[in-house]
Amino acid sequence: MTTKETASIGAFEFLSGESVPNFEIAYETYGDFTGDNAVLVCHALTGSAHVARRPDSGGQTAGQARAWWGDVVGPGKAIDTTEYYVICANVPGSCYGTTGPASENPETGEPYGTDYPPVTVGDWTRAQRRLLDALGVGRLHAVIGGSVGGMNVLDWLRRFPDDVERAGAVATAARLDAQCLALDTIARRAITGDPNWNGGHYYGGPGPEEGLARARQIGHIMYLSKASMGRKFGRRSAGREAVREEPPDPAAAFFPYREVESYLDYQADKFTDRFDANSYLYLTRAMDDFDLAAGYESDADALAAFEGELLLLSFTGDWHFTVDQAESLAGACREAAVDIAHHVVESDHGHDAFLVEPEKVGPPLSNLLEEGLAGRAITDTVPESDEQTEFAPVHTSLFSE
Ligand SMILES: CC(=O)SCCNC(=O)CCNC(=O)[C@H](O)C(C)(C)COP(=O)(O)OP(=O)(O)OC[C@H]1O[C@@H](n2cnc3c(N)ncnc32)[C@H](O)[C@@H]1OP(=O)(O)O
Ligand SMILES: N[C@@H](CCO)C(=O)O
Repeated sequence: MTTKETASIGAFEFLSGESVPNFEIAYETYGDFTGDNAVLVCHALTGSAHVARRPDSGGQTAGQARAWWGDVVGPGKAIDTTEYYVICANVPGSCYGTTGPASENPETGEPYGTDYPPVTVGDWTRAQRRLLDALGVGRLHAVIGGSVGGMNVLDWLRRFPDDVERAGAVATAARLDAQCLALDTIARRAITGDPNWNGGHYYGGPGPEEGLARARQIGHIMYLSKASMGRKFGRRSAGREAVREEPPDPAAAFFPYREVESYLDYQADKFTDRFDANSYLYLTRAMDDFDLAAGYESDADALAAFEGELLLLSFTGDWHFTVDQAESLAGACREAAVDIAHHVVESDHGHDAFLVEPEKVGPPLSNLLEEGLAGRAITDTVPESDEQTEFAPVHTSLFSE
């Protein structure tokens, strides 16, 4: 059975201390709950609760064109919804049905805009816990998520360690590095510098679409790799018939409109149709703020209370969340005696490999759910012999080969 619902959980107090009354959480469930088969899937930055294809929606949902992990989650897929009761909830601060900046503030009758409380990854976890309570789900068989959704998974392990049996943290890290923080900062400034942003109170008028487009283009580059960009576009011109998003200035008109530029314009256009600029500000801040060790002595200390199994998946072409960062987290887990495997996936797709390579992501996740870390598709950077394995070099920087 699949369900697409909104749960009203009453007042929700954020970790900042601010509260929102009548908080609503948009969620979808797939499969039947048997008491011990619940799997919570945490979405990435601009994802929604629509993780898998639904028979009643033809795969479509408002604002988000397709199920974002439709080849990984579903009947007979790696996260098999004929076996597991899969729950995915839109996070606080987003714009896909959960109360967010674009929702109406009951005190004013207007959208919250930037009066919405600052939101953190911890708030996402706490809201998910409230939703699960409302659904009658206690302990999770597993919590799985990618990118900032993987940070959400790590937060579950430090905040509610007894509530999780198995965890899959995919393409993620204990914290962002300075290069990614820098790019997120510029992306946010593109939004707040757009005159239509209007301090965040733009609803009902023209929105900061230009700023949001630039922000997404910066973000999108972070999700690709040098290899994937070279393969997709090289230095090719998009051709005379290509439609430029903006009329070029007179000097630029002399030079080619390249495929890479056309692609970024196309992606930005699709994104501004589907996402809210304030949500982009709130959610990137939540991601930037996340630090697993915050409030603890170390990453190891933060995870020490977790007694289940943790699978880390990282991708060799990902410079947003690198193999090295995942390996450092794996080291912290080993120090804390957490039962862990760090499975490194060979890929030149960049960060979004976890979305576009289901054939590589699926088998280890399926094993995790079925057998735990002993599954045959799961490898570890520390094999039984305790020797360090070799893994391919990663693109450690946006600017270096
Ligand atoms: C939780 C979440 O994941 S959030 C939701 C999903 N993620 C995102 O939206 C992140 C941003 N998007 C992406 O990273 C990617 O587009 C993905 C992951 C969704 C899909 O990746 P891929 O399958 O490799 O598709 P790709 O990035 O090549 O984009 C293909 C699109 O670009 C278009 N395109 C490709 N080259 C060009 C070009 N030179 N000029 C203009 N458009 C182009 C294609 O026509 C295609 O259009 P369509 O989406 O309307 O069919
Ligand atoms: N493509 C992802 C990026 C973060 O993983 C998203 O838009 O959510």
